[in-house]
Order: sequence, then structure tokens, then C-alpha cells
Amino acid sequence: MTALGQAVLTATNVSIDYEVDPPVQAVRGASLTLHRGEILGLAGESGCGKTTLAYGLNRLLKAPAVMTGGEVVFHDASGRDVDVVQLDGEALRSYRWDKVSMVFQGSMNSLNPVMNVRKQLHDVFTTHRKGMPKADREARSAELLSLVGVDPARLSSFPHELSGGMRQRVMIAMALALDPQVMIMDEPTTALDVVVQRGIVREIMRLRERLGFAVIFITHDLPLLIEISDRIAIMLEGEIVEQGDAASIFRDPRHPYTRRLLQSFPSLRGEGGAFIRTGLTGASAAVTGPTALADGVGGAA
Ligand SMILES: Nc1ncnc2c1ncn2[C@@H]1O[C@H](COP(=O)(O)OP(=O)(O)OP(=O)(O)O)[C@@H](O)[C@H]1O
Repeated sequence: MTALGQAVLTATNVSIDYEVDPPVQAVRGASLTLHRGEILGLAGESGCGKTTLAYGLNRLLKAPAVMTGGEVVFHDASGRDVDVVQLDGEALRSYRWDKVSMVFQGSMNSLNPVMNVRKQLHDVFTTHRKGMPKADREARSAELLSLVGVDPARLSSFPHELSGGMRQRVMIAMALALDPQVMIMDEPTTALDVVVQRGIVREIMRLRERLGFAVIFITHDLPLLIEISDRIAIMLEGEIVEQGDAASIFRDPRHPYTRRLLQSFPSLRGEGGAFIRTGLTGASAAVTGPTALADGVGGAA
């Protein structure tokens, strides 16, 4: 296994309930560690609590959701440990976009339809980087679009003038705007067709290599996760039942549920059961074989 960086985010025994009648224990004693620069895949079937946990990590829970227990600590690059559960006011606002940003499920539809892309990107800076000169906002906005593979001429476009894939790239650009140390991506490509999906996943890998942020990548698409993640956490009914490096999860799954999940994706195994992986991330040198993303594994779900 490759050497892991320092921890950047640690969750310990996190429990989250929806206080409805009857109450739903959506997350139960979940613990995970995200290391600097790594991609941690969070997999599990629909309703197992992935999104709820992600919202908890980013302090985005709203009633009736309540974090009933546990600890979330952000280990800032400055060396300071931040108790995320206790944050409020300005500190919470800055944590949420500056330190840890999130790309939401279906977020490409959350761009404001009556504002062009320029205004929406500039707004991030007018809110979070007060005093940033307009020329710098413009330059940074154009740079961000280029980073995610969108022509900066699109700054003048309105959301309806962009394809779904482009809109999602714009959302990723917004999440990158303040140079976060962690990006939480909740099914960032699920609503897109497979070819566009692959393009965007490649882009995320490339950006991660270049900018060095860590990613929690949430999806029920285990083949995709095995391909792109350094480590994987498997969630079942609110609990993280297994966590390990991607190759071990694939080769030697410990939990019966992980085995069942793997078996439900026969496309994961090439001839002779070889572990198929593209090497997109440059992680896990142990893995060779045909390119899974190119062969359609990434779009198998
Ligand atoms: N607002 C809510 N009120 C009550 N229960 C909720 C609410 N939101 C989610 N839940 C329940 O919490 C559990 C976890 O849901 P969550 O959306 O976190 O799962 P998920 O793994 O992200 O699913 P998906 O992949 O479908 O998004 C589910 O049982 C869900 O029905």
C-alpha cells in the first residue's frame, strides 16, 4: 500500500437521526479518516446514509436531521485541529467553502437560471474574499473554468445555454474556487450520460493530482469507486462496515455485504479474475489490465 498522507478529516462514531415519527437512525456510529490528497470512496446502496453522513461532515444538516453523537475534526494545513461540531458563525462559513467544499447530488441544476456564469463565480469571491478586486475576480473565474475544461468565453453564458456536463463542471469550478483542502462529491456525475461522466471523473482525477485536495467520492457505483479511489469505505444501514485500500477491498473483502456488492458487478472481473483498473489516479501500482473506464466499467451501474 502506498504511504498515506496525514489525516485531513477524521470522523469518530458519528450518529445522525432524522427526528420524524418514527425516528430514522440514518447514520450509526460511523468512523472514517480522510488523508491529505487521497480519494476516499464511500459506497453503499440507496438509503444507507451516505448523503446524510456527508452533510454531517460538512455541517450542512438541517432539521429534522440531528447529529446525536460523535466527533468530526478537521486537521487544517496550518497544523490547527478544528472541532467541526462546535463551529458557528464566521468560522463555520469559512470551514464550509474555504476548507471543505461540496458538490451536491444533482447540483448542476442548482445554478441560478437568471444569472450568467460570471456573476455566479464572482459571487463566491464577493462573499468569501471581501476586498478582492474585480479584475482579480474575473481572472480567477476564467482560470477556474479553464481548470475544469470549460472555455472561459462561457463566463457570459446562462445555465440553460450549457449542457448538463458543462453545468456540472461549472459547479466543480465553484467548489474549487477557494482552494479547499477537501472536496466532498456526492454522486457528482450520476445524472449525466456515461461518456460525459467519464470525462468529468478524469477531470476530477487530474485536478486532484494538480491541486492536491482530498476527495470523499460518494456513489453506489462500486466499479467506478474501485477504479478511482485510494481507499474505500462501505456503508450498510447507517454503519461503515468495512474500510480499506481499494485493492484489498476488491481482492479480499471481509464483510459479507462487501462481497455481495462486488458480486453484483460481474464486469469488475476481467479474464482470470484480474483486478481491472485504469491507473487514472496513479495510485496502486499493483493493478494492471485493460482500461476499465474505456471498457465501460465506469458506466456499468
Ligand atoms: N428528511 C428526511 N426525513 C426523514 N428521513 C430521511 C430524510 N432524509 C433521508 N432520510 C432517511 O435517511 C436514510 C439515509 O438517507 P440518505 O439520503 O443519507 O441515503 P443515501 O445512501 O445517500 O441514499 P441515496 O444514494 O439514495 O442518496 C434513509 O433511510 C432515508 O429514507
